[in-house]
Amino acid sequence: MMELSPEKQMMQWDIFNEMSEHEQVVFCNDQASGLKAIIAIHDTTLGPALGGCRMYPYHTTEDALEDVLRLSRGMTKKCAAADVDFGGGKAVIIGDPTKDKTPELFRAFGQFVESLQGRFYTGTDMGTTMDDFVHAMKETRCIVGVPEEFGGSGDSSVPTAEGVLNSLRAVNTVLNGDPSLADHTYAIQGLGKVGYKVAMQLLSEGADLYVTDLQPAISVKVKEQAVKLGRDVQIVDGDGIFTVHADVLVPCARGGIIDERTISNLNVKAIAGSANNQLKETRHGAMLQARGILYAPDYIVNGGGLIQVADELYGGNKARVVAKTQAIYHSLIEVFEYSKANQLPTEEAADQLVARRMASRSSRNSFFTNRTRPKWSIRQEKGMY
Ligand SMILES: NC(=O)C1=CN([C@@H]2O[C@H](COP(=O)(O)OP(=O)(O)OC[C@H]3O[C@@H](n4cnc5c(N)ncnc54)[C@H](O)[C@@H]3O)[C@@H](O)[C@H]2O)C=CC1
Ligand SMILES: O=C(O)CCC(=O)C(=O)O
Repeated sequence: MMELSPEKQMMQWDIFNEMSEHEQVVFCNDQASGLKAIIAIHDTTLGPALGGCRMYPYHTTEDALEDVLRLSRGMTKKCAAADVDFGGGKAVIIGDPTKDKTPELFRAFGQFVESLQGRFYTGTDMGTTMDDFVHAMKETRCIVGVPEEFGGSGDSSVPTAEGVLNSLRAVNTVLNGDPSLADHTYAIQGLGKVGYKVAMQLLSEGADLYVTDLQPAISVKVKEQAVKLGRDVQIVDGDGIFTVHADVLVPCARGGIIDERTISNLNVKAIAGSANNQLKETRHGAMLQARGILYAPDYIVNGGGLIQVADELYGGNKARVVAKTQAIYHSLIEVFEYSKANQLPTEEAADQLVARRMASRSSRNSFFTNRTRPKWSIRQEKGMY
């Protein structure tokens, strides 16, 4: 076949090829506030799409598109794995969360969410906080996970962190025959809303840490807390976190970090963290398996936040959320056992279990429209979706 020139290849770029698995992609542009955002709805078989909104200074629109497509695809699997009645979606806002946030920007974002009339519910993710969505919810009811005083279920990073800790217990059960988190060393990348809480709990349960964050002050804060608890924290620079000798690597920042380079340098027995899409490509799961490194599939590990915001659909109940977040331990054990029995990399094992659940449900639900699914009324207001 004749090879195409780079110019011709560019001309052949087609958004429908990029989003071939997705139902809908919405580009949001508001000149007045400077909002540039993309909402991606992957699959609404199980219900309307749900997924947080990330804010990040993407270099190019293509980078942002690639991220939102990957993240929303992951949400479909995450919803099925956590057994919640939502489908996969996600949003990204192109901008620097430390400089570009304004109330107007989030209100404009809320208006775009509203325009989808209940096909997409959203809340926090990397780079955004509950307070940002208090502005967005002035424009739409399709916001989840705002503070309790605003009618939401509160900070979803709390159950996400709980889910990570339960996952580490499952990993330790497999590695050591004992779920205890104490007396092991964990290497944490990212000390934000989730990673900081995980770090604090690990220290209080008697663990030692290696930590890294783009903002050095957070690492210093963790080290200071460790001193008070008599534990050891080593601060590592950048990608050094992928080479330290620890029991478990806990990625709690960006995705795509597990690739040939990191795998060949890793000095850990397992990986379990909150970051979405940790494996750069599916084949990297097989490479981890070949190296004998136990990988806990991210979309099961980090399901706690989703479990909490999805629970708002039923009125929000903390005990129910805690119980479902504890069940992450058992979901992972099931995946590890299935992976071992079928000699599959753990992510592929999880994908097979999720595909079974999707198949069993798809005969009841299909493409979500608010007209045919009036049960989706999170805010319980008459006439709303
Ligand atoms: N917040 C939640 O409930 C959930 C979060 N996640 C995922 O977990 C991850 C963390 O989320 P949050 O804690 O909410 O985000 P966050 O924005 O609060 O914190 C992320 C932290 O990672 C740091 N960071 C970013 N890139 C880094 C790098 N290359 N090296 C070291 N540190 C780096 C940032 O400085 C920040 O402190 C994200 O991938 C997110 O998608 C997944 C499910 C739910
Ligand atoms: O945690 C949230 O607020 C929503 C769920 C989500 O976006 C995620 O799990 O990545």
